Amino acid sequence: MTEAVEVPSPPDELPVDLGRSHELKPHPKIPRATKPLLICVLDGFGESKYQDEYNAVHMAKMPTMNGLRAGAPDRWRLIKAHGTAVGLPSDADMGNSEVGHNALGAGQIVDQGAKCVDRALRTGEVWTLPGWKAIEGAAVSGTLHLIGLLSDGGVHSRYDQLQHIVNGAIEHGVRRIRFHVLSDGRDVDENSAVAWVARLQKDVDAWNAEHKDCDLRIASGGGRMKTTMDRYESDWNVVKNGYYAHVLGEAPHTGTSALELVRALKKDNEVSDQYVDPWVVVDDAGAPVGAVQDGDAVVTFNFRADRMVEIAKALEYKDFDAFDRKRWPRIEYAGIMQYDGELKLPKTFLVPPPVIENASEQYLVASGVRIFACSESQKIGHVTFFWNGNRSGYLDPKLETFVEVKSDQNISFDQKPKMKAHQIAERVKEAILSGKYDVIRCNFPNPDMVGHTGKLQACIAGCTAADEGVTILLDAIKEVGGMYLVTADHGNAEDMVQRNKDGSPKMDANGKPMELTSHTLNPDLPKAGLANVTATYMNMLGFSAPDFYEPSLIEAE
Ligand SMILES: O=C(O)[C@@H](CO)OP(=O)(O)O
Ligand SMILES: [Mn+2]
Ligand SMILES: [Mn+2]
Repeated sequence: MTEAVEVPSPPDELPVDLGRSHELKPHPKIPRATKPLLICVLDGFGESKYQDEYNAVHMAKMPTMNGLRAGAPDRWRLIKAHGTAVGLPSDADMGNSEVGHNALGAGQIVDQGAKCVDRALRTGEVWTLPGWKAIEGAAVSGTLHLIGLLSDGGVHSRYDQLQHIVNGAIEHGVRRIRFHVLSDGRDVDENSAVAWVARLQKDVDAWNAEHKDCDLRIASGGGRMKTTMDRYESDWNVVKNGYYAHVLGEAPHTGTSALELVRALKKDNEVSDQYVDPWVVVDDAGAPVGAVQDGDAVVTFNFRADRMVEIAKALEYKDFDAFDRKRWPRIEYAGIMQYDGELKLPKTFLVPPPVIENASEQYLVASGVRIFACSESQKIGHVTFFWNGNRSGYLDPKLETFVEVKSDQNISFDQKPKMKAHQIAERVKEAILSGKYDVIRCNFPNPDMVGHTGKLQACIAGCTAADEGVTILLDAIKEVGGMYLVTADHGNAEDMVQRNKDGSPKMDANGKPMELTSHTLNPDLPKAGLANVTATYMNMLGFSAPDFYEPSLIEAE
């Protein structure tokens, strides 16, 4: 039996008073649904013009999805899931789960964290805001520690933003900076960690040379899937590894040069950047060069929330028992953003996060709609936290039920590409058949999570498992006479190879195709995007959507 747990609602939390203003009006033509509506997200499932052997969606056995595509082409819509259509700075930005699920849940295009941080840094406003003012004293008198993902992937962080932060901090009197950098390999080339650390080291040397009284050093790091960036409490050991390396200065690998350490750990590219072990830079006497001390300032510079919430708790919460911190220094800590609006975590943040108001859930619960949401640990927050505008918990525990199926821990998902697709499907099927819910939403992580490993065969198996999950759910929804809407949050699995300009696969020195681990941004219809899906499901339920929502994809005769 796989463990599945209902997400508890905090005992002392009263339902939010939603007032009457969120009650939806009936649709003039579509009757109020009396049977459940299934909203199913295939995470990382996209379409590509390359219908070749590197397209896992094309290669996988997906009879149900293919049947939907072929059987009702008028209802199969390609919509935008990247760039400005989901509130990202430019159309060169690939989509991701946060912005995708925010759009699906909120029905509006909201400027996303990356854009807010860009603006605050470009205008210099960030240095005038309360967040910086709160930590400035400690940053100037102690050490400023910068913790985050080192790449230009733009999903969680961006290197140019890190450069701006350092330049601004030096201008504002900071003299000692320590970098704690996580290697990516998921949103960028999976073997680029050495190049990224080399690039940072070059900049660090230049900063030190330009400002003679400055002392900047790279202090610790590790691959993001092993160090610091866990999410939804899938595996606290990952955060423990990070806390020990960044804060305590303890890690399985130590050495006097960050670049040499990463070079050694990446020897022959046997391990993807995502899974590099944690490491710490030490001085000649073996002492860490950047452990966090009382009186220091810490900034986590990832703007995206899900993978920062746990480390933020470890840094900020006095009462904390997820692992033994051994030492909890008294510091001034700020996130570049606030990561959880409900928990107000962290208390201090440099840039105010996008406020996503009037999410669909607010309207639905105010209209008495009973909601069930489910995924496995890796993605449960996508259909709850992101869906509801980065708010954890329930809006109305009487009407909402969230169920988490526990994910496997400590593995790379190419080893078990089916993940928990069947367990999710069984649990969701039960909810459909129970008659207890009006809206049932779920997320199958396979095309995305296995897609990120870059392993084509595994990704094909993952897509097949997701399709089997959808099959179970559509059978159940047909059994009760309900409706369904199957969508995705961005692409990934449909392109598993890096390509040359002419579309041919890029080969490495040994003639092997170069894996593509990242999300994709395949072009689609000019207008509609993920935010248009929200009004669509409100209409399907028989409601008119709020007039400021992006328009529905369906029209009633
Ligand atoms: O794993 C993640 O954090 C991102 C990629 O960086 O993927 P997704 O947006 O699909 O969650
Ligand atoms: Mn996703
Ligand atoms: Mn992903």
